[in-house]
Amino acid sequence: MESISMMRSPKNPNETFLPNVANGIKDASKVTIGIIGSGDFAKSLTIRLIRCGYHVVIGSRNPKLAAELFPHVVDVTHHEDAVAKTNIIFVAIHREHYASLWDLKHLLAGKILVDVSNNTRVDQYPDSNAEYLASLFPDSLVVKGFNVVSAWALQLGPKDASRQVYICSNNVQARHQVIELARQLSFIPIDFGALSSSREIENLPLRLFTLWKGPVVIAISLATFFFIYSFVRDVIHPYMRNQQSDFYKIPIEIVNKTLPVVAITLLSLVYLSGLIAAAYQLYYGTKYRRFPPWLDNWLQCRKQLGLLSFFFATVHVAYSLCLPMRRSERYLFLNMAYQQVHTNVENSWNEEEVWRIEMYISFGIMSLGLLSLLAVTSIPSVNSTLNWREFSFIQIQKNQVFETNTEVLYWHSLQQWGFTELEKAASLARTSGKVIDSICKLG
Ligand SMILES: NC(=O)C1=CN([C@@H]2O[C@H](COP(=O)(O)OP(=O)(O)OC[C@H]3O[C@@H](n4cnc5c(N)ncnc54)[C@H](OP(=O)(O)O)[C@@H]3O)[C@@H](O)[C@H]2O)C=CC1
Ligand SMILES: [Cu+2]
Repeated sequence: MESISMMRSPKNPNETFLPNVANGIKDASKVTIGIIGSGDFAKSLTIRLIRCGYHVVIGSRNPKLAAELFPHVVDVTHHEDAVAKTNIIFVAIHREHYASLWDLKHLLAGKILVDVSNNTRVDQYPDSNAEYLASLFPDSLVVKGFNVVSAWALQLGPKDASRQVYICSNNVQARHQVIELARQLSFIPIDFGALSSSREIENLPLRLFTLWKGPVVIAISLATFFFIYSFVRDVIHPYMRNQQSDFYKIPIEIVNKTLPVVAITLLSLVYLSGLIAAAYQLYYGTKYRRFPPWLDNWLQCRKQLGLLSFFFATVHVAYSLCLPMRRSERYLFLNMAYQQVHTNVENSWNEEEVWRIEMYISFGIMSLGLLSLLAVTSIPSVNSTLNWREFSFIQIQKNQVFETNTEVLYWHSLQQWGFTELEKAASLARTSGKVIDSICKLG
């Protein structure tokens, strides 16, 4: 096995370690990568490296035991031996054990140490793990990276998991070497600059749908509120007043009344944030003033609000399509027919009602179509196929589409509720929104 250990140890930290073909790892089969630790991450990374043609040497406290866990082509040895054989070393142990490598300090001098560690909490320590490693080994070139990929994703290969890895280091050469290595392993490396970014990189895997939290909470709160409201209005109230039992309405009718209102409210929230931002800029007479944090956060999660609105609208369509399937609907229909015969009405056609319902349904379908258009253009792969001009065109048109969409969906959902008061209030709100909007356009 020809390994990099045959190469002299670099004295100058700016020297390139890998068989350098113009700043890159071109012939992986000649390169040995070291890994300290024999845990899950080390195992998965080894498999990925071997598949890409690298030689791997593992440094373990107990090489005999660890060797059983690795393919036979892998060199599993003591820490000192492993470190001596390579110039790029992945430190695949937890932060608490970094200090145990202290004795290797002289061997690690001038070598690239890749810190892959994660924490269990955001900003768990005053310094990032990578900065801590760099403070322990000031003569080594510490690079942060690969912490956002799980051991599981490493093993699966590039097809099924996220491919982006964030890399930073104070040493430009070392950073570029690791970036090139990431590329060779079929990842998409993203250069995060100096090691001070490592804190941000370490916090990335701990973020759980940050932008989704607010919109989801809003959606759930709205859904709960409107569900309870229509439950009281359409089930409890008739029951208390006329002892009429309409509890059968709970699973479909009440839910289906809640869905479009939540959809329209979420969509209005998307639009409203832009209006408030414009009003804010008008008020201060400048666009260079920072928005307050709450507005900034609101603007940032517009896409999530829009997508949730799309979700509620789609589910509403599915529910609506199922309405005529219900047994209750059939009974009501038959009863109505009987009543009609009873009262001797030959034709109960109501022109106005017919038109109203036709229009409402048409509006509903149209608004869903518009919403899907917005949802599709928000997909990154679709967005990235657009050039700058197309992108800005869509951005401008999007506002118009949002406006039309909100309007259309609004009328459609009103049909579900029949609120006259709400209608008045909302039309007032929309008028004032339009006034602000036209002032903005003038500005
Ligand atoms: N697992 C994952 O999905 C991911 C893990 N990471 C990071 O990779 C690193 C390793 O994680 P993982 O492989 O899951 O952890 P494991 O607990 O599976 O393995 C850690 C390894 O550290 C070594 N070790 C344990 N105790 C000590 C000690 N006292 N002194 C020195 N070495 C010790 C052991 O190797 P040996 O016995 O051979 O010395 C052990 O195999 C962590 O920093 C983690 O945050 C990052 C992204 C994803
Ligand atoms: Cu509807």
